[in-house]
Amino acid sequence: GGVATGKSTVSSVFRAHGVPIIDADQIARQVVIPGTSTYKKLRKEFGDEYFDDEQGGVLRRDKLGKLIFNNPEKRKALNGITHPAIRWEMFKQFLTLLFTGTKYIVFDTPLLFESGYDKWIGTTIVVWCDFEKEVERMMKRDNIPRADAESRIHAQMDIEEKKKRAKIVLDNNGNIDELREKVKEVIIQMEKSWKPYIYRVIFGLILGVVPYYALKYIRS
Ligand SMILES: CC(C)(COP(=O)(O)OP(=O)(O)OC[C@H]1O[C@@H](n2cnc3c(N)ncnc32)[C@H](O)[C@@H]1O)[C@@H](O)C(=O)NCCC(=O)NCCS
Ligand SMILES: Nc1ncnc2c1ncn2[C@@H]1O[C@H](COP(=O)(O)OP(=O)(O)OP(=O)(O)O)[C@@H](O)[C@H]1O
Repeated sequence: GGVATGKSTVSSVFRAHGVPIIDADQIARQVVIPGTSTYKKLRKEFGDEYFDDEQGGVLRRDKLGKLIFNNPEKRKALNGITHPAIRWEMFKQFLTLLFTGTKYIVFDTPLLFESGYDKWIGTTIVVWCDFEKEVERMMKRDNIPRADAESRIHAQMDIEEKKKRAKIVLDNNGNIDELREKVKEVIIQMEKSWKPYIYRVIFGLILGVVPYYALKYIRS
């Protein structure tokens, strides 16, 4: 979904049902903590003014946000530095969760379709609301002016395009309880589905059989 359309709210319902969540926004914060290689690259690219040395050198998120949501070139530079680290961390979490026996995993990620990784996801869900509601919810939650909220929305793929690409579309123009009820219906569907087992077999074959034959080929 877009910014502040309700992704975290949707995730919280899955979490309450015991489904593990891989949260891209949370990982994006984790990979930029002072000392990491991503942090060092960011500091080199954007300069000291974007870091608060009085607070241990942490990234000034509001200042960087103001820059990148209004400047596609700078946004590209930021994505080029952060996204490989975010992807790698998400992949590691995914591999770890595969061994926990969970039937399926939720990837809570705002830029799924933009990144093209949607083709690797079994069931894609888009949560959306009208532009005006999205702006108002963001202004209220993040305490930001209208112009900032609008620029964040325009930094992402058009929601109509995301809706076209998604398997399940959740309308969040009503109240939060209505959204939660819709998610519960999705969870019932997922509990009945055989798809996660089929994906596991395919993934297991890729992980097990391909290296086996590769090794056999190398040895011969
Ligand atoms: C620019 C930053 C510092 C602003 O931080 P801030 O705390 O104000 O926002 P936060 O990280 O909570 O993001 C809020 C929402 O903004 C949107 N957003 C964030 N980064 C981007 C981006 N590069 N392009 C488009 N939308 C974005 C997402 O919908 C996200 O859910 C931060 O968003 C960031 O480091 N972005 C780059 C990493 C990224 O792409 N994160 C998105 C998840 S992969
Ligand atoms: N149906 C609703 N009615 C009113 N407020 C809502 C509704 N759904 C969500 N909200 C509120 O809107 C804000 C954004 O919701 P949420 O955090 O779930 O969105 P998000 O898509 O995860 O945001 P982000 O893109 O920033 O990660 C929150 O303050 C949430 O409480």
